[in-house]
Amino acid sequence: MPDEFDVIVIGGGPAGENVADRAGRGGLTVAVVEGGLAGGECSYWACVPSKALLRPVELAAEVGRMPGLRLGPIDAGAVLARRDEAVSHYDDTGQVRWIEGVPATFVRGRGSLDGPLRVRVAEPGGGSRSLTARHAVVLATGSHAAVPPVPGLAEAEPWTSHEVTAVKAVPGSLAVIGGGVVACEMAQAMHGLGAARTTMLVRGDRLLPRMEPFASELVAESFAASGIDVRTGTGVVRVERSSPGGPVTVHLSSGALVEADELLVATGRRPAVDGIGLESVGLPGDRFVEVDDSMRATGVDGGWLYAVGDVNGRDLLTHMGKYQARACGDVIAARAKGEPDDLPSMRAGAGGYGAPQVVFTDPQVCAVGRTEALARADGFPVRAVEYDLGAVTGAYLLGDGYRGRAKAVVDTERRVLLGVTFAGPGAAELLHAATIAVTAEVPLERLWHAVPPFPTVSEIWLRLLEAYGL
Ligand SMILES: Cc1cc2nc3c(=O)[nH]c(=O)nc-3n(C[C@H](O)[C@H](O)[C@H](O)COP(=O)(O)OP(=O)(O)OC[C@H]3O[C@@H](n4cnc5c(N)ncnc54)[C@H](O)[C@@H]3O)c2cc1C
Ligand SMILES: NC(=O)c1ccc[n+]([C@@H]2O[C@H](COP(=O)([O-])OP(=O)(O)OC[C@H]3O[C@@H](n4cnc5c(N)ncnc54)[C@H](O)[C@@H]3O)[C@@H](O)[C@H]2O)c1
Repeated sequence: MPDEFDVIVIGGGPAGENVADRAGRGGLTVAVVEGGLAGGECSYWACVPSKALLRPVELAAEVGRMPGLRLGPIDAGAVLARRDEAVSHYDDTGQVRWIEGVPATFVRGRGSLDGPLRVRVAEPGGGSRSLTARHAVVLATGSHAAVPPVPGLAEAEPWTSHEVTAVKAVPGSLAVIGGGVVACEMAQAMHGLGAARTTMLVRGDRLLPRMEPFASELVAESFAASGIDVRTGTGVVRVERSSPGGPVTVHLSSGALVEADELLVATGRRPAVDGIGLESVGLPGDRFVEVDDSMRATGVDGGWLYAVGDVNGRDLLTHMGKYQARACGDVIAARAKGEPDDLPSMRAGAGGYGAPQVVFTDPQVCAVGRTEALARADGFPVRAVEYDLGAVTGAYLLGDGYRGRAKAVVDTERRVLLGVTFAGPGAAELLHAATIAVTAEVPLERLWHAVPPFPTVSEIWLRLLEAYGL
């Protein structure tokens, strides 16, 4: 195996894989250094297993809304077995084959920067080797769960996203610290699969604080109706697990106690930068790696270092990391060949609009662009309109008691959408139309001619435009 490549990518998650793909298409030789499993967190401990665990819970809720259908209890064992299949039984052979098919060279081991354009790889067997990049090194090392410094918390061995997505036996009771995306998705999955007593300890005043308030309310309503105990305005002051494998006691700011078989911490992420040698190239070693829109790290002499995906802290989402990676791979290839490096596809600026995101709870919450509050804070001239999603015929036909809502945030001067949010069962597939409308800045008068078929939930588009006055 050669020791010199045009490009070396550290981290073979979705972002790293896509850099390799695009740089390889650009005619460059690429090495991908991966210390864990090729495919990254997303494939084994994040997106894929979490959705495999949520889907049966969502489906059961849908069946419950349809008169004439009745579902027995969910067989959690069968769901976990399917999750294991979805994560390829934690075997990355297929992903390694994909990387090698790019073609790129797969190097198993932990990579660290060792000065400009040099990467040291600590191999699993204990050996190490040095690789040199002719043109670029790309950091794609992802992120880890952040565990806050609450007394006793680390010692109580809480679950993070890693353990909950890889759960072997669903606990009878679960306490969850956090009210963000991981907390909501995994609380609902575990509760639906058998964690009868699931308690969410939310520091803020609502779930999903980055979403429109109505979406938080709908999710909270659904959680309450299913029996999940959501406690907002609740701080955690101390945690203890007196015997290994025994229950965890969580001491709350109110003085109350919550006891549970397991405790999940879902309070955000920190960049995976420990030991990757950022200091050797003059960068701080304790924070997200700052990049420009071509994903080039700022403040590195010679401009040979790039960072894509979670590690740059821009938008911690797989699709956004892959989007950044496509731009990054293309721009590296162009710069290596002395070709124009400023084509629009070589700048990953879409996050600036507000990245599209789906929260896969029941109801689903999906949003793109700015919330009304953010649009106002950013100084846009704003008018927002809302509509009851359940009042659309297509939604009514999906089941009894369909509860949902949609909101469009409009720039009143340019008459384009700044943001759109849908909350409702199965709303996820509505989002891409909104992403196109927001990203392409389609004027409302043009959107009027995008006629939604009857009877689909997409008729919400017509209702929102009518609510605006068209
Ligand atoms: C529970 C959960 C559910 C999620 N669900 C979704 C979802 O539904 N949709 C969505 O878009 N996003 C979701 N996300 C976010 C998504 O998982 C991340 O945005 C995505 O995985 C980031 O991709 P990445 O390639 O940057 O990093 P990762 O997927 O973390 O991959 C990084 C890779 O780098 C490797 N690595 C790290 N350091 C080194 C080193 N020094 N040397 C060699 N290799 C190294 C790691 O082993 C890993 O394989 C979810 C996250 C969580 C926690
Ligand atoms: N479906 C999806 O797209 C999906 C699913 C899961 C995760 N993700 C991504 O992964 C990332 C991480 O998700 P997450 O839920 O861990 O983070 P998050 O930022 O969405 O939520 C973190 C929550 O923890 C709370 N919190 C922070 N510090 C705390 C503390 N010390 N004590 C108590 N509460 C505290 C915050 O107020 C917030 O409610 C997100 O950026 C998310 O976009 C995406």
